[in-house]
Amino acid sequence: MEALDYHAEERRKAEFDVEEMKIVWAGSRQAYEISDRVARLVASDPVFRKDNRTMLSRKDLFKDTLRKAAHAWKRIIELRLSEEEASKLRFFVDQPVFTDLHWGMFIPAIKGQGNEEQQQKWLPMAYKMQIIGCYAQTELGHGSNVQGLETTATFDPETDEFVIHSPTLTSSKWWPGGLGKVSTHALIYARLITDGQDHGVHGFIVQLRSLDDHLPLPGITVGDIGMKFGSGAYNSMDNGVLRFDHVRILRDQMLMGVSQVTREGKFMQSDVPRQLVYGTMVYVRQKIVADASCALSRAVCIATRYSVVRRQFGSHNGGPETQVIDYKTQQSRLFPLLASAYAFRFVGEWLKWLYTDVTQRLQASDFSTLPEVHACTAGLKSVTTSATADAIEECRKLCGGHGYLSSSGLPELFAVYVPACTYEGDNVVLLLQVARFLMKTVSQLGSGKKPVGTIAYMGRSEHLLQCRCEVERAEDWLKPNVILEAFEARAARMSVTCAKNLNNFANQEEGFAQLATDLAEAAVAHVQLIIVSKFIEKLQQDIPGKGVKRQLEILFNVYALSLLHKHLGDFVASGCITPKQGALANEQLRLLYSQVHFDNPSLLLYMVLLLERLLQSTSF
Ligand SMILES: CCCCC/C=C\C/C=C\C/C=C\C/C=C\C/C=C\CCC(=O)SCCNC(=O)CCNC(=O)[C@H](O)C(C)(C)COP(=O)(O)OP(=O)(O)OC[C@H]1O[C@@H](n2cnc3c(N)ncnc32)[C@H](O)[C@@H]1OP(=O)(O)O
Ligand SMILES: Cc1cc2nc3c(=O)[nH]c(=O)nc-3n(C[C@H](O)[C@H](O)[C@H](O)COP(=O)(O)OP(=O)(O)OC[C@H]3O[C@@H](n4cnc5c(N)ncnc54)[C@H](O)[C@@H]3O)c2cc1C
Repeated sequence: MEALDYHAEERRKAEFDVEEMKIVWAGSRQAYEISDRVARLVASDPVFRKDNRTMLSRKDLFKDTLRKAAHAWKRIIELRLSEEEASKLRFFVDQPVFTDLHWGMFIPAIKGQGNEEQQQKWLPMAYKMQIIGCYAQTELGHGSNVQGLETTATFDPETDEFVIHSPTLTSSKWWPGGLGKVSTHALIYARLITDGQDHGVHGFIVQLRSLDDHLPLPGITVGDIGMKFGSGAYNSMDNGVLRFDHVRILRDQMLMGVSQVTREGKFMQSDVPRQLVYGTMVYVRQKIVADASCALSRAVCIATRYSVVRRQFGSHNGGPETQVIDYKTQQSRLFPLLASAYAFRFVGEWLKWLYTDVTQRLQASDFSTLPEVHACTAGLKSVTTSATADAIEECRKLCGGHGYLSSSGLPELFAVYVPACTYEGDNVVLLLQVARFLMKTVSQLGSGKKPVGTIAYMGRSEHLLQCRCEVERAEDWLKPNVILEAFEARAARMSVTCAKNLNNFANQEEGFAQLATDLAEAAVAHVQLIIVSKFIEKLQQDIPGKGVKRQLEILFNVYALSLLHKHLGDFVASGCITPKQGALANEQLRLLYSQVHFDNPSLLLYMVLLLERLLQSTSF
């Protein structure tokens, strides 16, 4: 049976309401309709074609990208697209492009760190793209260590200006997207110096190029940093290098929402946490989590279609060979990735709510949830991007030789996606930030301060440190409360063990350095618990549509039990479960794989087809 006939056949046999499943994936009916409408718009517009990308030279690829960005902007204006529709259109254009950083970081930074006057001055020009900005924080010598940045912004009270300067080679700004060729302005993060005193890193809006002839302004040396990983891919982005030679800007070009410098040169730190200067990174990290589910779903879509169509071995009496999807090894590699796409989708929805909530709290000077938001955005960005990058590579391998063809779409998807493990925060560095939050929470347990939110379980650590999972049969692993308690016990025990071991060192810093690997693993356990718990919360909601909730329950169990299987050592070493219970979890997982495939062939195929349908314009 031809692949398309097979799909049509499967469509007829759907065990669940496919239309309602599309709404679940999109997050709401409105979100689905916008996504579907914009996907069709992009897919039907020849200017947005992408099948030639990997054959273009860097120069032609960049010209192609400029053309697409200009056309996208033209269509947004012509069709009067809403901000959500415009964001979707830029997403479906599906090519890293300089405007990503303009919309994704430059504008959010002004909104988050600029005062009212600065927002009124700069945002209208930015929204009309009369200026194009980039986010220039990373330097040749420092990326992770923001407090190590060397670019200086020295206040000159004589002229009421800041002098922006690159004092060393390593202070050269290095990596900012959009910087190499296109941006007219940059949000520069530099050391604020007034009257000889260093006040740490702050944000400054600096014009780089003339709005008349686009040439670099005096004192500005700027260019592209060259080819990056893979052909096509991220090479459509002009990541750049930038050096300043005593460039003067007005005092009001320092973003003054978090701290200020008066006309007299006095530094004023508002009564807000200095970390609000990092707010744009927090914003993008939460968006990256939702982006992970999209990238992962595309890879799974390709690998599943291949697995359903590809036949290899197993022919009897001249009959058809076996579909590779029928092999248990193919299922055990593929189905957890399908389940992860949904898990990341749902935790991304929740993280967007958490971020919106903290933004509203900050407006009321309520900073109480800032530490948790930092830990959640850092941890979820780290765990979901690492898992997604690994998954895209796994999907390539699941497609045999064909997975290595550009035309499969997987090589470029991998090449565009993998820097997500580095940008917006190296994934290990971010896990250590989560670990810092965990250790601080454990250290406060005795103080009577009750942990809340995603770390509330730590308040039940006495129970969790000694509980035993109530699993005697494989099907006991289908109970969400059993799974949740196992993941809570693992996370609590790993954190408490780290906290106890830290006490064996002369000081916290030395202990943290020596135990960094254990701490990072405890952070992963905490973040995976968040993903599992948010999937459970999603299933507790009212989910309309015949059979939809049932299918999602199967995917939840596949996700949670495949994670438990992968990290069985943690669970058994921390005493949460016995080896026998671990074996029962594996047995249940095998049964679930059959359910995903044989009892509900439509589940698998329809998950894939619906994902593909939603991302139709992005198929290669
Ligand atoms: C394809 C391109 C698309 C472009 C994107 C567009 C839109 C997004 C749409 C979709 C997203 C999808 C894809 C693409 C997204 C982006 C890709 C493009 C470009 C990437 C751009 C960049 O990479 S920008 C540069 C990113 N750089 C970093 O992330 C640097 C990482 N380092 C840090 O954040 C910090 O140095 C640190 C946190 C590691 C350490 O900071 P430090 O000041 O030293 O603090 P500590 O001493 O460690 O801790 C002190 C204290 O502060 C707390 N804290 C730290 N950070 C925060 C925070 N952010 N918020 C709140 N609190 C924070 C920390 O917990 C400590 O607290 P305690 O003292 O209580 O323990
Ligand atoms: C495609 C791409 C686009 C980018 N776009 C931008 C942009 O638009 N604007 C911008 O400002 N930046 C941008 N960046 C830069 C990016 O944000 C940094 O590369 C990132 O923050 C990592 O910092 P780094 O390169 O200094 O890595 P490093 O911190 O040097 O990491 C190197 C290694 O050291 C390890 N390490 C570092 N510190 C520690 C520690 N304390 N403990 C344990 N291990 C540690 C890391 O885990 C890693 O294994 C981009 C980068 C890429 C790849």
